[in-house]
Amino acid sequence: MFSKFFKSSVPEEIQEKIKTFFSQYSNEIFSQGIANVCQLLSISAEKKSIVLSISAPFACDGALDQFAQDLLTDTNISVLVDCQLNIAPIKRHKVAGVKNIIAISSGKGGVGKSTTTVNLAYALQAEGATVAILDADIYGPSIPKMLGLEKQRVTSADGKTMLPMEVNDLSAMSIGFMVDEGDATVWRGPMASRAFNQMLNETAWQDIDYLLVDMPPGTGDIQLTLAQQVPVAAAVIVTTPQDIALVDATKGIAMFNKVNVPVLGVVENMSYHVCNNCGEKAHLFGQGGGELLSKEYNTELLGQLPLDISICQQADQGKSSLIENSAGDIAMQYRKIAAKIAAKLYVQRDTLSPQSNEIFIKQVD
Ligand SMILES: Nc1ncnc2c1ncn2[C@@H]1O[C@H](COP(=O)(O)OP(=O)(O)OP(=O)(O)O)[C@@H](O)[C@H]1O
Repeated sequence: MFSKFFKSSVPEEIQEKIKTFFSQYSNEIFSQGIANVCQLLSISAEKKSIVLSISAPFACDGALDQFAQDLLTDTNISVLVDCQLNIAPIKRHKVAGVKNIIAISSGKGGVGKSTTTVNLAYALQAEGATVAILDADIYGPSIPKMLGLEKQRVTSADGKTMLPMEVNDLSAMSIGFMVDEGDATVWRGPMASRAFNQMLNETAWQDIDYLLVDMPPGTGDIQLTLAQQVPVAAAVIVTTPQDIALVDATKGIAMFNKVNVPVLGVVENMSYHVCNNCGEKAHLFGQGGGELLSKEYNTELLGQLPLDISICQQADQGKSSLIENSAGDIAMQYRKIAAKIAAKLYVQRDTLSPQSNEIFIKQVD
């Protein structure tokens, strides 16, 4: 587990303490122990700091910060962590330039799926990964607006592939970059499906660790076709706590189960509202639904996000809490969910996302 050579002037005794702490450490993200997923490559002294070089297989900068904080509390040793991300593709596929594809889905429309997709993309980025979004909502693409890229048009450098749009180091592709608003709404299923395939396979994605696919709302034919067509490593379901949204979310989970795509968990959006004046939490749309749903379907409640005016305003203005204030309260909530998604995707490799070229197709009853 440890590198053979620790060429540094860090005293042996301190190195031993760090190695011992590392070998025994776990937290919410490294639930199986950090030493089982990450590699401690070196302990070196740089200027006045001790630098730990750690290689990690999924986006986890926040959890590594937590590790450094806990090391300080426990041993009084202050370190800087230099993380070398080495994210591996979980499922083999032919989409060039992309390692892992994650579908973000909701059974019901309007629960905040696109908003959550954008913020989780920025959150994964804040955790250290290179991220892209593919807007699969052919009939109502909202990603261009949410990224502040309205009215932008795709270009091509080689006449064969499309260049993804770039904003704040995030790459994105959407039908909204290809045709005028409303034009795609008259397309029939096969045409929409072809357009989606083109966006997925003919975009010049560059070294993307996680491609988040913002799925169209619902669990109808289009959604099923997409779930079957895309070599998705895993899916995340977004819901609100309302009964009606939860019922639709169960259909979403069932759909992915039927096409053999593992569901990493459920994100409960607009879960509560914190009063600006008294700070009290009000559960406007009910309470406990997401938890119940995840228990019933044996999946995880990845997080509960507030109903917050800033989330709504920023989405409308093409901004994100993660960009405006990446260490703020809301940003940290998104980052925690993002890190859980990255960790779960890695941990369930081989068992739930088999390394297969084939896409398992089964008719949903
Ligand atoms: N946590 C939140 N707090 C406040 N407003 C939110 C939150 N999440 C989403 N919204 C707002 O709710 C509205 C719907 O969000 P969004 O478009 O992301 O939903 P959706 O599920 O993707 O919808 P669609 O069914 O059209 O795909 C938007 O105005 C968005 O800004």
